[in-house]
Amino acid sequence: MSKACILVVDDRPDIRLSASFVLEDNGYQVLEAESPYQAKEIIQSSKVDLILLDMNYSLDTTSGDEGLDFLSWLAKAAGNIPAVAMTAWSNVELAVKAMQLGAGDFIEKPWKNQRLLQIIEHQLTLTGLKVQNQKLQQRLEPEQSNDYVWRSPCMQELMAQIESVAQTDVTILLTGDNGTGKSQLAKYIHQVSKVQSGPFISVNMGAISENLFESEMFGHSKGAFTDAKSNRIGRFELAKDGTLFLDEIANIPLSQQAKLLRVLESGEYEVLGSSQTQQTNIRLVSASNGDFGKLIANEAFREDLFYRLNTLEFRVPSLRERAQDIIALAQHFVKTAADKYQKPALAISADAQQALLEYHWPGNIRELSHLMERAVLLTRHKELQVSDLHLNTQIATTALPMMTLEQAERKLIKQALAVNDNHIAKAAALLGLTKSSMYRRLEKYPDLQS
Ligand SMILES: Nc1ncnc2c1ncn2[C@@H]1O[C@H](COP(=O)(O)OP(=O)(O)OP(=O)(O)O)[C@@H](O)[C@H]1O
Repeated sequence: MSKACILVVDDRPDIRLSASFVLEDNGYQVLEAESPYQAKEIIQSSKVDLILLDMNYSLDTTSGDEGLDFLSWLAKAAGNIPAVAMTAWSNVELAVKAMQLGAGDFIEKPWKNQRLLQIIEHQLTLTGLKVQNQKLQQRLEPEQSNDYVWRSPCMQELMAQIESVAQTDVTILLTGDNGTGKSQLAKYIHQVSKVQSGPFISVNMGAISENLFESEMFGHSKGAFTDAKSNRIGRFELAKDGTLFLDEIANIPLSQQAKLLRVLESGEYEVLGSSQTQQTNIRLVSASNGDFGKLIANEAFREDLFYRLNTLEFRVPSLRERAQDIIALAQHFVKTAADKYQKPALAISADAQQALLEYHWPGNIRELSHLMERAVLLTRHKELQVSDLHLNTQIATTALPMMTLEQAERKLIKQALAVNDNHIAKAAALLGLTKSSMYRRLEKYPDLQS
């Protein structure tokens, strides 16, 4: 761990020197400033963990106003850095004022070294705990177990590609229809990445209002704007040493895209209300079901931002394209739901499996998971039946399940004949065929002619 850095702010060189001696002797790194002005410059350019602050800077002044002004500034500019006020031994009133303005503690001059070290250590521990606590509170998403299921050849290929790059810190964009599992895949990428022990922070970009964007992403300090009643840690900071997942990235308002681009390009950002520049340290994964080609052509999405996000782009196939995953996923969801509702293990009957395979899954895996959960809850059978699935057959009949062209042709001819009371000319017209080509096809399927 790097040593904590203490900034000693005092106009008297002898005080700075004696503080430096004792602090450096005890393993701290020390920076010195002879005025609040110089201290501000140092804070804006260097990483400071604690400030030891003299309250008076002009000869013969004891009001402490300069120190108090500095504390007000600090609360806004870098409220996360603790300050310890140095006061004359008799000036309790000033110590109280300093603490009201955000100083964590105070020490009377001349100090006892042991006492000084104790206060500093206490303040550093307290600040570390505060930040940790805030991070935990803001990590609203409960951790989920990541049972990621795949079997189909197209998913096997995708997963092999993902695994080959997951250990790098390359930026990944996941595209695909709603409910195909982009968010789940982002979590999976995190779990097999080299930052797996760090946090996984997911942000739904479509749910952040335009005026709160910066505060959400970069954080704000108390008083940065009217409603900023306390410090807030931004998502970039929360995701430090881990993965930041930006879901629905295409929904980010144009006005905010430049701000995100700047961070991605420079790796730097500022907490709202602070002028201190922060460095990002995250692995970025984003996802969208948007059509970036169209969005860029319509000037709704910046092309330069798109190229920053899609260093590697993976399209997650829809469930229709990965029929071999349907039963494996359905069984996984049945087991998960049975465990959740403490029901005995349930199999899926052959007929029900066939119905699942024939359905067209407009809502993809999300629809499958809801459907299986509902079936587990409501079934009275020992094995799930087609009737337990409540498939939306009205929509299903208007879309075709996967089958060979010959099977589809046979099915359509059968349907056309059925709705036209076996009148061949009318059925041919319905299918856009001439009567003779209809007869030619019927020769292939003699059983349909009865
Ligand atoms: N391969 C998988 N194995 C197991 N469960 C999955 C898999 N893929 C997705 N799921 C589950 O399906 C549901 C939908 O997945 P997810 O939210 O990741 O989709 P999405 O593509 O991000 O959706 P949207 O575009 O609407 O945000 C979730 O409950 C998720 O846990």
